[in-house]
Amino acid sequence: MAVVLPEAAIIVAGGSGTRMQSQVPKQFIAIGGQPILMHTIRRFYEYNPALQLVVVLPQNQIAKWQTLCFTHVFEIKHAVVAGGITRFGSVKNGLAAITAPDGVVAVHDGVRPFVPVAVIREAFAVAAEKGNAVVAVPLKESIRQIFKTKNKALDRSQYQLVQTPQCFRLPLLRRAYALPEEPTFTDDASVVERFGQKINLVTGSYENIKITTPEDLLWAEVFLKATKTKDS
Ligand SMILES: Nc1ccn([C@@H]2O[C@H](COP(=O)(O)OP(=O)(O)OP(=O)(O)O)[C@@H](O)[C@H]2O)c(=O)n1
Ligand SMILES: C[C@](O)(CO)[C@H](O)COP(=O)(O)O
Repeated sequence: MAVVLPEAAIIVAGGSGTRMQSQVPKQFIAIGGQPILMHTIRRFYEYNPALQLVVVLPQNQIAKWQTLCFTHVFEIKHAVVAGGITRFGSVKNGLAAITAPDGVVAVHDGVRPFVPVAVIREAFAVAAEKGNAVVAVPLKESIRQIFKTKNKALDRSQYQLVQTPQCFRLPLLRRAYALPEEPTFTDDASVVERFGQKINLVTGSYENIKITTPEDLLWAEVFLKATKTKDS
């Protein structure tokens, strides 16, 4: 009989959202009437209501988040921990809040609210089997390498765009995050790869955008409306 591993998710929302240039912290901006972060958390709850959820926020936003949860009657159970200066620091703090000795943990950007549940499911399943699973999509546009004064076309079939969730067996992620931080650590896959593990890619989704700049919000509103119409 297959052993069912405990599952957890660290939703990182501890960034400063500088590219969004908004007064309201990016993760709290409402789309479809609710903060982005609530949409994101709901996707993971839909995947597995028993999942241990850890949300990472800047220390000075935690009280505001608690108020938002009260106002929006947001009742999905989750722990909240304070973030670090970098994403690496935030993930590390989130990881420290997970007490299970083993299991599978997903790390997901709080500002990717449209991750399909099927993608979450596939990432957890592959990580349970192989130790890690990182969601990525093929490039839809041409790419060029930039040099000081020149640039040249690259073969885009050799590249993929990396998304989250990025899922790992807990002991592996804990050992990888004990490494000293490096500037090249832009995500969890880069940390685990530095630790010496081969990364397994699973197919992501073009819907799974990271809300980063103001026009992403327009897309998000349209996407939510379109999916609501489809469902009703
Ligand atoms: N110190 C940090 C930096 C980033 N993140 C999180 O990592 C995810 C991806 O980062 P990004 O979208 O780039 O967010 P910001 O760092 O907030 O944005 P920017 O780079 O524009 O300032 C986000 O959910 C962000 O909140 C985090 O938890 N802690
Ligand atoms: C983790 C990530 O979303 C994968 O694409 C990405 O690396 C975050 O990068 P950012 O520079 O913090 O936006």
